Amino acid sequence: MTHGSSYGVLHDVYTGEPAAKCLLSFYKRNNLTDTCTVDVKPCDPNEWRRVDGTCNNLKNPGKGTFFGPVKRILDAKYHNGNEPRKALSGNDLPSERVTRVNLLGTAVSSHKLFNHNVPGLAAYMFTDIGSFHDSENMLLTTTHCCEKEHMNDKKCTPIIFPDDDPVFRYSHIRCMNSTRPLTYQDFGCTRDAVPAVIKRATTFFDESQIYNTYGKGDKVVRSFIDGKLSVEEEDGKLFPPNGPTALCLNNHGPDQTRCFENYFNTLLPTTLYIIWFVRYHNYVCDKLKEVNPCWDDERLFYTARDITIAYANQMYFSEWFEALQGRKNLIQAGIIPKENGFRDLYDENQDPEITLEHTYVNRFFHLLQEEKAKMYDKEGNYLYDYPLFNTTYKMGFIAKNMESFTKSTLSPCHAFDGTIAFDTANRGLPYVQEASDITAGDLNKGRTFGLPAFADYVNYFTGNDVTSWKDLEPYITKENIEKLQDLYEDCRDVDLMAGLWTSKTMKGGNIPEIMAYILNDAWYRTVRSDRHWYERKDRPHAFTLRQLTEIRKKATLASLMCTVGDGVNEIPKKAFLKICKKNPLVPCSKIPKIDYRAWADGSCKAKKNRKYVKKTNKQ
Ligand code: HEM
Ligand SMILES: [Ca+2]
Repeated sequence: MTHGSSYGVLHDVYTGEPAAKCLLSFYKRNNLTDTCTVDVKPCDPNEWRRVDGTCNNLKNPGKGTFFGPVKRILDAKYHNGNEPRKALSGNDLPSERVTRVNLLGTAVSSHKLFNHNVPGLAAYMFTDIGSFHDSENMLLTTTHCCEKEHMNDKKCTPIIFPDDDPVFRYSHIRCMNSTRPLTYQDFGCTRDAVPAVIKRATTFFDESQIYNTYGKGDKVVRSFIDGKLSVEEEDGKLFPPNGPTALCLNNHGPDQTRCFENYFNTLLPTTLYIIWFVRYHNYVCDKLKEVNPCWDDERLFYTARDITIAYANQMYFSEWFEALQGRKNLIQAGIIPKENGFRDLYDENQDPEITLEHTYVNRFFHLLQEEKAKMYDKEGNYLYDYPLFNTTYKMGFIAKNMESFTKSTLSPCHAFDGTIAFDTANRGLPYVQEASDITAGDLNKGRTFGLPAFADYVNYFTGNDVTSWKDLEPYITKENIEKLQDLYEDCRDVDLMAGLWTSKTMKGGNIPEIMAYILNDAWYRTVRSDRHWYERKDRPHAFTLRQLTEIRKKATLASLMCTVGDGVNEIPKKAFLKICKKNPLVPCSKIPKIDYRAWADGSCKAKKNRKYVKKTNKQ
């Protein structure tokens, strides 16, 4: 089995290297071949991006794949093998729930700039590169971690609430279910000593959450007609199809039937973006077909997919990043180009990779999660507030109220001000978990991932040593340092997430500085290791300059929502920011849309003429 043969080469999914004979027979004996290997079919350097991530790097075609591992920016810090680290003194770190309660109170609070789309797009985009499936494990498989006889199970990391808990003291609840992260070691795919957290998504920002959500390939989502993805109509609206294996734990009653077979069925924002991008892919197919009527299904599908991926990345890394970090900072960090032309940072010696820390710090957006969605009637009149957390795993209800939920994304999200929504803190997963403090879970996960302390990341990114509490002052306010001192014995003990929660916002931006470093680090890794990155001139099926310029200038959230959002007739131009005098609602007619005439390639005309020539020759 070598490259160039008609068969693929089985690669070890964990190392990304071709699997040696003895390893293959080990996997075969233990029935692990399907789980721990990936079949890399011979690469063609000129082919389109593959949905399973193989053949992106031609030197290492098995790296970056759907079930390939994540990197750690910093080496893991565990205690006694794989147990959560201790304080430097050897004592336990402070309890997760107590730490959360002391650092983040609960309050109603509106962000002064951002609307729901900021945490919303974050939730959608992180699933493109890292999805560790912890909730799934906790809700469906390892459900018993709060039962006395199971609390110390290896798989369990329950979070204990103290007797004087401000909320649960009035109830019998003293424990929150939580599970240890799933690792390649659990699956039998490696014997490495350091736990390696699983990733079920391709490493690249390639919209794998649309085209290959469960690693089943694109065949299950394609209609094979005019390049389009399969959709179903419900009440005159288009949705990804239902299916027999789809699970929506909170769909109730005969009218809540929508549940996607081949996409995630989890949160409200993820659901909206899935629907919007599936519809957008099909919209692009229509537009391409208009200008190139002879293109077949295959060409339409791959071109529309390439454009949809570029659209999402342009929106995320330019518009969304800008809201978070400010334009000046982004240009300085090299994320946004100064000029509009092509850009090529690809390095074939850079292994395809994304970091564990990148997915992890995305949990910071739990702070910005609002707990109410504003509901409207068909005429757009405000009716009432719906408890937003009730929409989780309830795609049937979301589908019935698309106009309201779409519009609700434009209202302010929760502020980053030392508080969180009550539901984030206490009823994170209504109807499926008795009690859930999502943020305490975030602290817990950082520890069970073996992440080093906040101070270690400060040192890594800035070169500054943190040896005294004073050394944290450039990042954290004095008032918050005092709160941390009440909880942690040493400044070098503070958890990464606790450091982010208490951070100041960066100069010129709206998120913690250390968070920006971690997001930007992921951007560099992705762009350097993705041969198909959309800004490259020298890649298979590259955009022309005119096409790239259309994307750079017009791939905005406002344009997306105006094109495929339900009942969207007006929108603020900066659709991640709340509506205000400077960012008023404007009619959709004022929002530029990509001009797909830029993709007209004359091939169909030529074909027609050729036919004509043939005919005339015959005559
Ligand atoms: C109603 C809104 C939300 C709910 C109920 C929710 C709930 C949860 C839960 C229960 C977990 C798993 C906790 C664990 O086992 O450790 C989780 C993980 C996570 N959440 Fe959220 N979340 C919400 C919104 C968001 C948003 C807006 C973001 C934005 C980025 C986000 C990012 C994440 C990330 C990155 C993880 C880790 C995923 C993983 O490790 O696979 N969440 N969330
Ligand atoms: Ca991906």
